[in-house]
Amino acid sequence: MRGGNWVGVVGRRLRKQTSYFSVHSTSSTSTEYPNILGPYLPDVWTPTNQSHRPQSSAIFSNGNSARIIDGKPIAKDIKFRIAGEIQRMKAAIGKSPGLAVVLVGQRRDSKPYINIKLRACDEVGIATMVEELPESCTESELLDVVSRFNEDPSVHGIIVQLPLPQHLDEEKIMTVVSPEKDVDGFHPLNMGNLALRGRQPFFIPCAPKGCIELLLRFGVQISGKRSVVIGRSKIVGLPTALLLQRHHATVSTVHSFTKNPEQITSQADVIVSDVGIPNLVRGNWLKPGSVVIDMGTNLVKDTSSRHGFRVTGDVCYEEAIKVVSAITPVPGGVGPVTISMLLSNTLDSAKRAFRFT
Ligand SMILES: NC(=O)C1=CN([C@@H]2O[C@H](COP(=O)(O)OP(=O)(O)OC[C@H]3O[C@@H](n4cnc5c(N)ncnc54)[C@H](OP(=O)(O)O)[C@@H]3O)[C@@H](O)[C@H]2O)C=CC1
Ligand SMILES: Nc1nc(=O)c2c([nH]1)NC[C@@H]1CN(c3ccc(C(=O)N[C@@H](CCC(=O)O)C(=O)O)cc3)C=[N+]21
Repeated sequence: MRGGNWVGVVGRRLRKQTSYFSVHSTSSTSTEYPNILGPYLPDVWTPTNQSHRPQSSAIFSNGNSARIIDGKPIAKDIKFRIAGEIQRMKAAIGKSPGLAVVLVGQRRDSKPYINIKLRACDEVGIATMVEELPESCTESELLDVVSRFNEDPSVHGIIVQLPLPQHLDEEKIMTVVSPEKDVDGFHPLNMGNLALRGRQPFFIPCAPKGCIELLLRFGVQISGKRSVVIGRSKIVGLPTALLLQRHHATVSTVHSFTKNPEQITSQADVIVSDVGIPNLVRGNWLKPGSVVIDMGTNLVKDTSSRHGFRVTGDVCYEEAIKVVSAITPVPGGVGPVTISMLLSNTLDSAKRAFRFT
């Protein structure tokens, strides 16, 4: 039975799709519930019966209303659970997870993102190591740093902050990160296994995982629905499209060569945008009642703000809320959940390394 309110595959017990929670546990191999990798495929995340349906919604003078998908309480909840698991790990085996971050060069926006990640690690008890390399570093210097972290047993997750300077071969460097420490999920082995139905990557990229988590927690039906992902990057767009497919959505991808993107997006029930262009997606690009996940995180000048700029998404929020049934704000939507997923991947990795269940 497909579509409607039910999820299921032929020959398996059908369950009513409900909004649900994911709990962290490597030992779980639930095949009965849908999970972050798609229905009935084993994953480290197990759903519980708890549902999270925040009441927050915006009611407008024209009578339209949209649910605001607030990522902050969800991120907080996930972090709380992760902190509990790390305490349990420490008490049981005297070990805790470790995350290594590699930063090359001085990009203005990289430091703040890294600081957000480091702070979150600190909050839950993940040890962090940061290796900063100059803009001019050679590929072999960078590969040496990555290899050292690959071999370090106190490191369970490695992230090489992107983008890298032009002279470094990003794809080569991604391939050198051990797939078992690749908490970003960018290694071709992990990305390939995400793309292949029935296979299980060690890690799912954090932002796409956050996107699906929000959809699931808010009880948004994915199976059988039309979805459009705007953008096809390795960090967000491509793995999000792959994950949506694993959840049995009919997925279209829009990118910089797409003609008349609004004709495609306006037919979609779920729209995910990760482009990096403020206000690219206008109200008339969206189908009434659709659900929008705005992954864009763009700095725009704003003289009225303290720092002279503010963060905004790809979607024209003011127009969209008059059309859609639910939308993530920027900031405070997917971003905080992305960070929680990095912590979650790092914890999963440490559990796997220590065979701790
Ligand atoms: N919220 C979160 O957790 C995260 C947010 N981000 C944010 O997401 C945004 C995108 O980041 P990232 O994916 O790394 O960026 P990339 O530049 O790697 O990818 C952008 C994508 O958008 C496509 N694109 C560019 N212009 C257009 C257009 N006019 N119409 C349709 N598609 C277009 C590109 O197409 P083509 O492939 O043809 O070039 C490309 O696939 C940024 O704002 C970033 O900050 C990133 C990571 C996590
Ligand atoms: N190896 C690698 N892995 C990444 O995952 C990666 C990367 N490189 N390079 C840069 C992009 C960008 N990215 C974001 C993560 C969190 C927020 C986030 O927390 N956003 C907050 C706002 C942040 C702010 O106020 O600046 C929010 O939306 O509420 C945004 C963007 C991960 N990236």
